[in-house]
Amino acid sequence: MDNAVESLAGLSVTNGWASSAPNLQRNLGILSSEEIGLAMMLLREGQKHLFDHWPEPGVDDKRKKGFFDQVAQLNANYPGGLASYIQNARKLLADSKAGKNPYDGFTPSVPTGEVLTFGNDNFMMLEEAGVREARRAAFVLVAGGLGERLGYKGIKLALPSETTTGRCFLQHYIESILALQEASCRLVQGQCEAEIPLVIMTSDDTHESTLLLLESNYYFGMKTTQVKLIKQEKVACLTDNDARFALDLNDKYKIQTKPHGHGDVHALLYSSGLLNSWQSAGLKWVLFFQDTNGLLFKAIPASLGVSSTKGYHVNSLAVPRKAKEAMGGITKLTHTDGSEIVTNVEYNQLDPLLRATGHADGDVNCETGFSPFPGNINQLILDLGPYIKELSKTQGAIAEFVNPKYKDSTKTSFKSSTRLECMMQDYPKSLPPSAKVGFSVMDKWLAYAPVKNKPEDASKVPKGNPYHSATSGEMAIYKANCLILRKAGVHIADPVTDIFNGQEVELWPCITWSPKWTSTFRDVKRKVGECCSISQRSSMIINGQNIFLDGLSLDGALVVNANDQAEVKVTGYVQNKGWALEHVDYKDISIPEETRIRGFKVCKIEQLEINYADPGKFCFKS
Ligand SMILES: O=c1ccn([C@@H]2O[C@H](COP(=O)(O)OP(=O)(O)O[C@H]3O[C@H](CO)[C@H](O)[C@H](O)[C@H]3O)[C@@H](O)[C@H]2O)c(=O)[nH]1
Repeated sequence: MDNAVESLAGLSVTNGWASSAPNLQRNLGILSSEEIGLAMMLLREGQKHLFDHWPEPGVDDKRKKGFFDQVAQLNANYPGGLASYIQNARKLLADSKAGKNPYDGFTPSVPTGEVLTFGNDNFMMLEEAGVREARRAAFVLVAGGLGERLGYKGIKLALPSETTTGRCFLQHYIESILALQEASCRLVQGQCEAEIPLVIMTSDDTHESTLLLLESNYYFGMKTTQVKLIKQEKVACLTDNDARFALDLNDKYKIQTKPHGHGDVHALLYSSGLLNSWQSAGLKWVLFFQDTNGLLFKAIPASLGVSSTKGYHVNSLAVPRKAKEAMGGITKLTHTDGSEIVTNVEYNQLDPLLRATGHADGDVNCETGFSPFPGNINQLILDLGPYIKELSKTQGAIAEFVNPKYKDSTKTSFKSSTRLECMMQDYPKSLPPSAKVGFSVMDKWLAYAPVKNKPEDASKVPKGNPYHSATSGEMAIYKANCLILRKAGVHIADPVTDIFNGQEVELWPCITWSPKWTSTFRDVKRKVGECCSISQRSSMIINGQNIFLDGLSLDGALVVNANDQAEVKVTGYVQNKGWALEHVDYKDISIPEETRIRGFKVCKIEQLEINYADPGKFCFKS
């Protein structure tokens, strides 16, 4: 209650300040001094309509108090309080009504960044540098989004990233962080007891389910003390250009609220005190990532290596972007005053910005078949020191925007209430020109395959553009694993194409491995020997740290499970009926939702499964 609440000193509640809201005025006697302070602020900020329906004292008094509880919470959750929120909203709504371009005065151009080529010497050098640094990193997963475009009923973190093992996104992320932690400690000489912290930003929509998922799976092997959940709160909805708050349609003592966006993560990290505690513990890097990208950890070691070797304060991961693809473009913006920034321009703003600055065709592909602007995958790596310095100035407040859907061209009323929003990737926008801001571009097959779109929408994506569906997200994992093994010398048959839920995809052998098998390409090369081959209809799960493939020829399904102390060499010819993908329709509600949204289920017809539960050195020859 320290901001935006009027001091009552010298003010009498009978002096008429509430006369513009007679129904509130009649109820002043039931309110505490704190509540009166909030009421004054609301009237001063043009919100008297909130009290128009208030009955006489004695009627609904509890609910009136409840109203102020919510106002107090909304006030405390926004940097500068509700008065700042309303003032910011009025300004942004006026700009929006006037059709003001948020990038007025800026000319966009294509920036240059680090372009990485998977598997070459530079890539492997960067991966090693990144793994070395990982023990000084903290990971922050933003997972407060409802995932409306996917339409899945549960939280997205609980969705299987792929169905051969059923490993869900959260399990995959946690195991990948633990694998990096171990690999990092192995690289440095002497004692290393690093425990990489993981923070998960949740919201009311995802908090309970995320906690339940963690608790019912023993935090997927992570220490409970390593994981922290921070919950973002929603912000007040606005009904008109004067930023008057919307009341909840079902409860007139409640202000309608909606999510404020992933940009909240900065303010929450700042206010949680975690950043300072990480700094005191000697950490150097903060890595932000999103809820459904099964490939991401293949790109993390090398990109952290870029941050450390280049000394970047901010490093955004990017992949080649198809024009109009729903990912922001990394853009160099040059102001008329000569200043420059390299930042994300969100996908809905890139096209108008380009058109307004002399590119008549807007957001289109160039001769490479891709947009010239690299696509932001919202994986940011920040240097903790400069990050804390910047946040102590801003308290983590991030530039906001508003996106009202107007009823008509007069732009005076909205189709439904709107609110201010903010994005985590806008953090660099407020940095001084001296900040070292860069980005790293990787192959899309290696780094980016999110699960965002429901089948019916994915099937309508223009040919050649990515589906970003549960189907494509899973297929991308098999493809990436195959391409990595190919690069390491394994002979892998070409994929076939198939159609699931109306989406044509490449079907590669279904190969997966637990994150502890390998964190880097050098490690893959070390674990894959001569003359291995895998046929197109094959599936393979490698589940263990010290499993080596040497002279293996696979035509069917193979599962290898080995304890960390078991060193297992797998060789010889394995052939069986294997596993098949059976088509299912997303409309068939007799099938579990997480299966039908990908359009297939795995039928495990026949497989060879070998298990090593004891320590020792083993060779399996089929
Ligand atoms: O209030 C929110 C909204 C979203 N999220 C989380 O933020 C992440 C991203 O949300 P969306 O998937 O809805 O994001 P968009 O697809 O709209 O876009 C974002 O991700 C894209 C890449 O996936 C591009 O990088 C784009 O520039 C960036 O804004 C998810 O993990 C989501 O759970 C929150 O934590 N809180």
